[in-house]
Parts: sequence; C-alpha cells; structure tokens
Amino acid sequence: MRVSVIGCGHLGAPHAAAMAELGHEVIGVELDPDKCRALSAGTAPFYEADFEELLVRHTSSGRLRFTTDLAEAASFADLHFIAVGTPLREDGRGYDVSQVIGAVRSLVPLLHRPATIVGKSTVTVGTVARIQEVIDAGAQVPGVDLVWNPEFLREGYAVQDSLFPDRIVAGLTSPRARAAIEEVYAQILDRGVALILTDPPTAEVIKSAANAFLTTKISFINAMAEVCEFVGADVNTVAHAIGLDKRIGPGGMRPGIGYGGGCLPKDVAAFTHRVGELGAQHAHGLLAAVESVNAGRPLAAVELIEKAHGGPISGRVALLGAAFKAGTSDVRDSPALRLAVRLAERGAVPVIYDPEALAAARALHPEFTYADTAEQAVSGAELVVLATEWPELTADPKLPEDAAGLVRRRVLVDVRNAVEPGPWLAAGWEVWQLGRKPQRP
Ligand SMILES: NC(=O)c1ccc[n+]([C@@H]2O[C@H](COP(=O)([O-])OP(=O)(O)OC[C@H]3O[C@@H](n4cnc5c(N)ncnc54)[C@H](O)[C@@H]3O)[C@@H](O)[C@H]2O)c1
Ligand SMILES: O=c1ccn([C@@H]2O[C@H](COP(=O)(O)OP(=O)(O)O[C@H]3O[C@H](CO)[C@@H](O)[C@H](O)[C@H]3O)[C@@H](O)[C@H]2O)c(=O)[nH]1
Repeated sequence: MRVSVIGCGHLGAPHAAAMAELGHEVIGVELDPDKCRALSAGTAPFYEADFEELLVRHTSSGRLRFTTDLAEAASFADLHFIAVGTPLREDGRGYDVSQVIGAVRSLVPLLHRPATIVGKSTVTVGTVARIQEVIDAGAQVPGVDLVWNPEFLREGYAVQDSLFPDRIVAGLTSPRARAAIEEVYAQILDRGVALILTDPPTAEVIKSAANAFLTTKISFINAMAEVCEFVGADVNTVAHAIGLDKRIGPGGMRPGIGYGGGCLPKDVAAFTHRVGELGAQHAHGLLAAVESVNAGRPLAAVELIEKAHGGPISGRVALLGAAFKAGTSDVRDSPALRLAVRLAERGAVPVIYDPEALAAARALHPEFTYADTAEQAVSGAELVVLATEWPELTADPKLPEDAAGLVRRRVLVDVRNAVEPGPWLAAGWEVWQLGRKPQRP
C-alpha cells in the first residue's frame, strides 16, 4: 500500500519505518526541516532502539522517504496516518489539538481521490467527532474515510511495539475503512494479533483508559511505598508478591519517583479534565488521586535524599540519569530532571550524567552542570542519586568500586528502586531506596 505518516516525532518516525518494514511504500511528512533532513539522511533525531537500523534500511531501499510537503504526500498515498503532537494546553485544561485539526484541515482539500485518514495521535473522547466535521467541511471528493487507531507503543520499544503490538484498535464507521485497516496491518493480523473494531468514541476511551490504568498501577505501588516507610516494610517485596497473583500481574508496577515522559502525565491530566467536564465524578476522583500520588513523588525522593544525608545538601549531588526512563533520550516531563530542579531549589548542586539524554537535558536545563561519564559526575559528590534506571548504571559491576574512591561519602539514593544493593554494600556504600529500609555495609 502507499501510505503517508504525517508528523514524524517519537511516534510517527518509528511508525513510518515499521510500515516500510511491513512492505508498504511510505512517505513521512515532517514540518521541522532539520528533523526531516536528518530522517531523509537515515539519521535518527532521537535515541530509540532498532529505529536507526530500520530507517537506514528503508531510506536506502527507496521504500521510505520524508518530505515537508504535504501536497506530495496527498498525491502519493491512499492512507494517511496522523501522528502529530497533542500537548497539554497551557492552562492544563485538556489537550491542545490544534496540530491534529490543523494537519487534517490542510490535508483534506489536497485529496483528489478516495483515501483513508487514520488518526494515531492521542486525543480524549469527543475529538474524533470534531475531526469528522473538518473532513465533511473540506473534502473535495467522496470517499474520504476517518479511522481512529490509537497507538500503544512505549518509547524504547517503539519499533518492537509497532511491529508486534498486543492489539490493534480501530474506531470506524464504514466497511471501506475497515478494509483499509485490514490491508495496512495485514501482516500483523495474519499472526493472530487481535483487531478490536469499534466505534470512534470507544477507540478514544480505550486509549485514555489504558494510560489511566497504567498510571493507576504505578501510583498504587508508590502509595504502598509510602505505607511501607511508615511501618518499616519493603515495597519491592510487596510488589513482587502481589504481582504473582494473575489478576494483578507483575508488569508496570515498579515503585519509585513516579511516572513521567511525553505521554502518561499529559494523557492522565487531559483525561481527568475531560471526565470532570463530562460530570463523571467517580472517574474524576479516581484519576485525581492517581495524579496527586504522582505529584508527591519528587518530594518523597527529596525527603529520602535529605534523610540519607542527614539534612539539606549544599554541595554537589551526582544525578545518574536524566531521561524520563531508561532506553530513550527523551527528557519530556522527566522525573529525574524534576528532582534536579527540586534539589537545586533547596541549595544542592546537581551534576547530571545520562548515557543518551545529555544533549536533550542540556537544551532544556542549561543552568545545570553536566558530566560526560558517571565517574565524572560522582567525583567530589556528597551523595549519589540513581535517577533513571539505565542498566548500564544499575548493573555495571565496576561502578560501585570505581565510584567509591571518588565521592565524599558513600551514600547511594536509588529513587527508581532499580539497583541490586549487594555490590554497592560490598563496596562500602549505604543504599537508600523508596519504601525500603536503608541498607548499610
Ligand atoms: N511518544 C510515544 O511513545 C507515543 C505513544 C503513543 C501515542 N503517542 C501520541 O502520539 C502523538 C505524537 O507524539 P510524539 O511523542 O511523537 O510527539 P512529537 O512531538 O515527538 O512528534 C510530533 C511531530 O509532529 C510534527 N508536526 C506537527 N504538526 C505537523 C504537521 N501539520 N505536519 C507535519 N508534521 C507535523 C512535529 O514537528 C513533531 O516532529 C501524541 O498525540 C502522543 O500523545 C505518543
Ligand atoms: O512500573 C513502572 C513503569 C513505568 N514507570 C514510569 O512511568 C513512565 C512511563 O513509562 P512507560 O509506560 O514505559 O513509557 P512510555 O513510553 O511513556 O509509554 C506509555 O505512554 C505511551 C503514550 O501514550 C503509551 O503508548 C504506552 O503504552 C505507555 O506505556 C516512566 O517515567 C517510567 O519510569 C514507573 O515508574 N513504574
């Protein structure tokens, strides 16, 4: 099939490469000329496992190309994925959907034959009806269909999740749109992956509900971490034990500093606002509690750090990690950087290292000090904070020994509960984690 992907960011670019991998001829449309140039040259504008390999393969084969020109995509493709951003509005009252509405409004008059518009951006319930109105008002030809096909990929696994999704959801209203979705995802569906065909409002709610549930699980275990601190219990053991119950499951329940990133915080905030608008009081109360627990996590982390130090810190604090989670260079709404801001407000001097996200962190927070290696970051530090759970930091067998001789005091505060304390204790470190008793060598 000939497909376009409009908006080639963290979702759209890997999706475009995955569509090429599935055998389609793909054109990516990206407004940002620098990003478009990089993608055309086979260079990933951000770190994402397996993505650059796919990008190089398919830009070289000619099956994947990028343009800033929407008209070129409109005349080339029969199916158009919309993958532009839906940031939170400045006032926090729901999404700013202007990129989505704008992209569809520009695309529709350029279509001169029947086509399918497939929305992948995350929106709250009611938005697809607005987009349908834009199509109805602007279409020059009959047969321009709309499908809402929310995306569930995780950053760090974008390629894997695009090629091997758990399910595909399509909110649509016509047999022709259904045929287009079945054709574009044929290779995936042939493997038996579930296709949930439904109406557009249900597709919208499925996406919001999925992210709401993921955050509920995270906030739930973080609330249990708080309980564990009061009674001297161990939250990692609690998470492991309850996760063995098949009804609960172990996934997505790592305690720590809370959820961040370009999706979960804004998606839950927008959904909370929307359910409030709709008057769904119980849903509103539930989601507000999830957000409230998350908002409290950076302070819980600061309190743990100050407890471990014996009071506020005025010197250097090594912050290992800046990305919002391991496996990505994305620092949007990063809990690690939120923590850096809090520590700096209280007089500490954060010195930040991250294996992939240094450039993005520097661009967002030029006021902080950055280090090129973990060893450089810990040199002369009063205390070391593990702020992002990169395996190269949590499981580097040499780091505890190497860092031991460089710090002022051997105190590690792991706000992701990701470190196995053994090697650190053996190298003479105290290890502090949220919802766990401190461990001393
Ligand atoms: N990042 C994820 O893992 C993920 C996963 C699932 C869903 N989503 C959703 O997907 C959407 C995109 O998220 P993202 O993280 O990729 O955002 P992003 O900001 O990384 O990418 C959006 C891109 O769209 C481009 N753009 C905006 N308007 C355009 C237009 N009219 N034509 C062409 N390009 C245009 C921007 O320049 C930008 O590069 C959001 O709604 C998000 O909630 C993201
Ligand atoms: O047990 C966990 C799991 C995650 N997190 C944190 O939660 C945030 C989000 O993590 P994750 O869900 O892995 O990352 P995203 O790439 O943001 O993906 C989420 O957001 C996407 C955009 O909507 C969805 O498509 C995905 O299904 C959904 O997992 C990060 O800060 C993680 O550190 C935890 O604290 N504990």
